[in-house]
Amino acid sequence: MSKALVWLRNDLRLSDNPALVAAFKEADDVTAVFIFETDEGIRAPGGAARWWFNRSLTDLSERLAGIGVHLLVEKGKAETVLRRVLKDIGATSLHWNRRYHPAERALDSHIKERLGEEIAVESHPGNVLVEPWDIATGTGKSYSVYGPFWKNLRALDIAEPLPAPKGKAVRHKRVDENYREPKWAKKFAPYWTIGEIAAQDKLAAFFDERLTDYPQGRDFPALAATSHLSPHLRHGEISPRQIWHAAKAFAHAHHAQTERINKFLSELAWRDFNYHQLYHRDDIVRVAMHPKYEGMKWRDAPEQLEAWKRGRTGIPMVDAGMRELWETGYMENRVRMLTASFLCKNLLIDWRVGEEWFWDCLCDGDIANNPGNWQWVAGSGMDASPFFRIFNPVTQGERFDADGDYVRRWVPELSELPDKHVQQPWAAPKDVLAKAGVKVGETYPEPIVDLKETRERALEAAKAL
Ligand SMILES: Cc1cc2nc3c(=O)[nH]c(=O)nc-3n(C[C@H](O)[C@H](O)[C@H](O)COP(=O)(O)OP(=O)(O)OC[C@H]3O[C@@H](n4cnc5c(N)ncnc54)[C@H](O)[C@@H]3O)c2cc1C
Repeated sequence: MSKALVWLRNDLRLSDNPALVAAFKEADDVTAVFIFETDEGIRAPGGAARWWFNRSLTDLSERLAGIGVHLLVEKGKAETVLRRVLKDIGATSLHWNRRYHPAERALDSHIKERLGEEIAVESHPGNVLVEPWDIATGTGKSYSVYGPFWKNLRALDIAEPLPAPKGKAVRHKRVDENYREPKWAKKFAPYWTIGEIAAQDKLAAFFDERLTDYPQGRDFPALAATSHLSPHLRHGEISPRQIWHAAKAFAHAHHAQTERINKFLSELAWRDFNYHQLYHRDDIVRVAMHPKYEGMKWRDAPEQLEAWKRGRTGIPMVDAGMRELWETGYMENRVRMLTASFLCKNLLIDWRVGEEWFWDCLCDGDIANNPGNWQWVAGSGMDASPFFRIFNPVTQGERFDADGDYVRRWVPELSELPDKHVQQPWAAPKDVLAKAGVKVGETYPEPIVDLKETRERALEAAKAL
């Protein structure tokens, strides 16, 4: 009887899983393994993602058992674990879906070379729409501008998703759930339903219920008008190819929605653009894509950093976003932009510090999207927002949360303030504050910085580069 092992990483699904399909084609008996890797250079998932992984692996192990596959969840150095598992089960082949961070690629190549001397090792494309080397400019270079990348990508034939393999069910063995997750993540539970079926349901519900508002609504955080698929994508409970083809099919059946679907897909394509950068540049988690930004004189301001992390900056939109993140493991995109801008421009704290915090707190903390977007905000990314574009969180709030619903939801101590004052309580008349029960400096912090002055300081710092 031939036996194969599938090494799952960021692809916790049965459908459109090329590695799983290949293993089924080749072997009579398939086992899957997930490893919490301790190899040097491999970025360990953040706390929120570990919380998600534990639940997603439990769901997956049941689903895999339904098609005859046992899932093993291990911790250790990947090569050591793989060697042991391969030997224990007597497998003669190993399959995985590819990943793109430089350290991940180096480790995977090393393992392929070493284990390839003894068994068949095969990698597959499963985590992006187009692999980073399969899309290039007219002169054969990698893309540094999003517009032409999207123009090229949208015209490509994206491979059709693969159906889940079929097999005879085996008895489900519970996976060990004790992979360390932080206590603070437990409060995320009411906000999420985890797993492959939940991801597919969420996609369908998004098309039916929210797509119509998506192009405008996505900027208004109180509306929560986006798909919220990002944590599912991050863990591979759904593949980008599945989303792509489902969206195309929906547009085909509902012509009037075509433009909105295209807007949605153009956002999805930013994910591929970031993976393109992850593959083609130096480690984007650590290195500014535009080298001149390595010379930026960042400040060390631990108290201000702490205020930012805890949502105690005294700037309501920033605090609302940071508290939403802490409470749910998620933050709306516009608020991510303005909280990130506040950190690396108004506070002039290195974007890498903010990236780390998001990495730990976001259920969707993604190896390409998180640093890619932080670098976009900080001006050092490819096709980034220029450094001199400094979001003003007050005017952003007045524009995108005009009636203060978002602020009121996450900063309840301001909930009684009238709309007009909710974005800048420090400027509200005394009687208005008193009536709303707000004492600036007591019930809610004074702003930790002057937005205008710190804006000028940031511009000066950028000029010096
Ligand atoms: C500072 C900062 C950090 C971020 N960190 C992450 C992260 O760690 N993981 C992550 O998935 N996204 C990140 N984003 C991008 C974006 O905010 C989220 O993808 C989006 O808010 C997820 O919500 P959604 O699934 O409802 O998005 P939708 O609008 O429904 O979009 C669908 C999918 O498209 C992709 N997408 C949408 N916008 C972007 C974008 N700007 N860049 C890349 N892909 C995008 C995501 O995969 C998303 O799930 C970050 C943005 C900023 C400004």
